[in-house]
Amino acid sequence: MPSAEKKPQTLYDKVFQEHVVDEKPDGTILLYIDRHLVHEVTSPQAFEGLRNIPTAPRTNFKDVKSFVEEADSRTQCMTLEENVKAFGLTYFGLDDKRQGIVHIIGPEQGFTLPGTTVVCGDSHTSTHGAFGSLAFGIGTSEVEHVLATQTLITKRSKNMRIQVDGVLPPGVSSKDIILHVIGKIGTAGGTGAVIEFCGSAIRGLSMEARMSICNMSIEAGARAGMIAPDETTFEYLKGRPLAPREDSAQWAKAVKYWRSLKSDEGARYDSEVFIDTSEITPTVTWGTSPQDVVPITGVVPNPDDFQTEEKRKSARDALEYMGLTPGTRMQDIVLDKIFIGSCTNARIEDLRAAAKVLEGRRIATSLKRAMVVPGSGLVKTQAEAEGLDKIFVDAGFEWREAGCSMCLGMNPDILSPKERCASTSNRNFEGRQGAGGRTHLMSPVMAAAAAIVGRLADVRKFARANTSPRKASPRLDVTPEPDDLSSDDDFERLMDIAENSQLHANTAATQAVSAPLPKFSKLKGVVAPLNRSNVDTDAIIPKQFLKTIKRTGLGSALFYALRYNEDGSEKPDFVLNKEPYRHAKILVVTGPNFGCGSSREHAPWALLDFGINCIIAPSYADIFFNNTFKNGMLPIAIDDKVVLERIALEASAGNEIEVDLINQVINDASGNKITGFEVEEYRKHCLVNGLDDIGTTMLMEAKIQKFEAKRTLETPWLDGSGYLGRKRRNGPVKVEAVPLPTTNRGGLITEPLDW
Ligand SMILES: CC(C)[C@@](O)(CC(=O)O)C(=O)O
Ligand code: SF4
Repeated sequence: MPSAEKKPQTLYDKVFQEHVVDEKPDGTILLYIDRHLVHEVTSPQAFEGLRNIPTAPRTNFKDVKSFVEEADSRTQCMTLEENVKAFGLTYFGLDDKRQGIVHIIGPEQGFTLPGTTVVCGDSHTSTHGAFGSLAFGIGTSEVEHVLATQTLITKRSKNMRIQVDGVLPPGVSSKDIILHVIGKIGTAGGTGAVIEFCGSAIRGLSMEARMSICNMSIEAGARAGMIAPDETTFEYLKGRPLAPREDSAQWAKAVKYWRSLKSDEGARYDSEVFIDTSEITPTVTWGTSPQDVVPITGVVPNPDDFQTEEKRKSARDALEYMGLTPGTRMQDIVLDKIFIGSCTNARIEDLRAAAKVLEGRRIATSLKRAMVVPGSGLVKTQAEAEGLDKIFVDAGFEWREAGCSMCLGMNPDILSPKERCASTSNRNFEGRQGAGGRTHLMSPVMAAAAAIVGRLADVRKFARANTSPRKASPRLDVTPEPDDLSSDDDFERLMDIAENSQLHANTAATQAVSAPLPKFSKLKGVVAPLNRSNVDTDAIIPKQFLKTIKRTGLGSALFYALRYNEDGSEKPDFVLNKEPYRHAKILVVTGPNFGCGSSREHAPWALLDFGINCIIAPSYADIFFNNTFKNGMLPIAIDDKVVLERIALEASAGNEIEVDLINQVINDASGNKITGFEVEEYRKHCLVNGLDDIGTTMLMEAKIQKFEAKRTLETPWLDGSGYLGRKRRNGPVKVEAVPLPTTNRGGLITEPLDW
């Protein structure tokens, strides 16, 4: 609640400060995590790690033994199911109507609340910042850390403000705002920072539209995106199953607190960007990075027009991959497939907007496939109740079950090589939607317009009504349960439960022991040069290798698309296929922003399994940077071009170099110093001593419990005071679907969670 600090604070400062459990003199912070979402791709490996952590006997963990004995060969979905049952977590399985993409169902269920810290082993956790929560993606090792300790070790981020003022022009939606922003600041523009989106244009957006913006903060390189909660936020939260009940004392208390969650007058930002909506037009991407944007009225850019050689090279590579020629009108680019979906744009409002454009029209016969994939089962049900599915199907779209689908192509929904897709997703990386596939990112209405003509198209030519997002959010109506807590008496009951500590069994271990990492002090070896910028984690390890529930064995798939031909033979020109680089221990990357995109920790695991323990690059994406340390690897940031060139020269000559972490220097093979380098004190300490920080954090158990007790007193709604009554009585969570009643009031209806 009100912080002791007097100086003006940003929204981020406020939420962050409220969650500090411990702060070391070097700025290393133990941050309390309120909300943790888990899904099947990045988290099974973390549960696996948990098995190594001795746990004191407690109700929540009593099934661990049976869990440990389970076979390793289960599929990810089965593994997740077993894990959530064993650990007593709420689970929306495949047979549950509420199942869907975590970033859609979290807000939908009211799990995401203002002022909370929210994490998930998924980069688009930034979505939840639309509620004024501090929400960010983490790697699998950090998932394990949160599961074991309910905290994370982190540092303060920088504050960045992006103010968007004005009224949205016709045909322009929140997706265009965020694509425009990323085009302006670049995919590393937000690195190290939390972006606060503000201004009259943002205020005027619905929660769905705000979520689309915060969702793609990660594509701008930011740790998180945030929007101050306001009446639109509170209105959206009313009646959500996991939000405090509107008629409870806790709701009033919560709203009072939530209203304080805005940046103070005079708060300081490390960087600021001002945008007027009149500069934003319907926007599409032309290249293989979300920053490669152009107005739909524009043409494919000429690489020669870019300012630096590094950017010219990236643009040339991108155009070659995309099969595009400079000067081609964007509206002349012919498409094969259309995908409306993903955690960016698969909410009810997105589907309504796209359906409005498509109503009474047919998609181009030249298209091979067009599909709509709702973000959750509830979105699907709602859309069907409104007849949107019929509009899509009549137009020639496939109407699918909820999921990530062709955003990532881990299921059969993929692009074939050279196929071109208009997609409402968030990543146009090489191979993202299928090996060799070509992705153009855009808003749902732009994808709908493109479907009609079979080429990239300007939705303004098809406008029937204002397709920009409005302020209305669908309501979730919740039938009150007799068990619900709604009075202050009930609140007392809650406090009793909290005090006898059954509620907070999060800080599990009494013995702080966990698997040690190999110690890193000095590393001498061959260094492989990689001359690329914005190397994304999809490139480091593509989706088809994410189905493993293990952390090992990924080395042969490292840089798969760059390293192998379609028939599986090696590409002789790729550096890791040449001697002596087959035995490289170090990677030197000349371009910035290494490891951007997905949070998949499979990226460092693949590098490590190949034999690479150290990376040297001008800069890194935040999540990847964290992930490497958690695996005992050392990422070194050197943005001095001359020094980097020098290391790249040693690499090209096939010489070894020596990375001396203790003395923080890099030497050539003869021991002559090339450069010094920076590394955070705490991280160095962990690497040198081979410390896994879960063990370290567990030593703080008493402090974490004290923090939790205070938190329960000050923000009791976070413990579920609006719905807690069901929890104890019904025992462990059931995973069966709850049948959904339908409504004629145009609102989503769901049952309260079955605790
Ligand atoms: C792999 C998948 C679950 C992921 O959502 C992970 C991520 O973005 O962190 C992705 O889009 O790549
Ligand atoms: S796979 Fe796509 S839709 Fe799913 S969470 Fe990742 S970015 Fe979002």
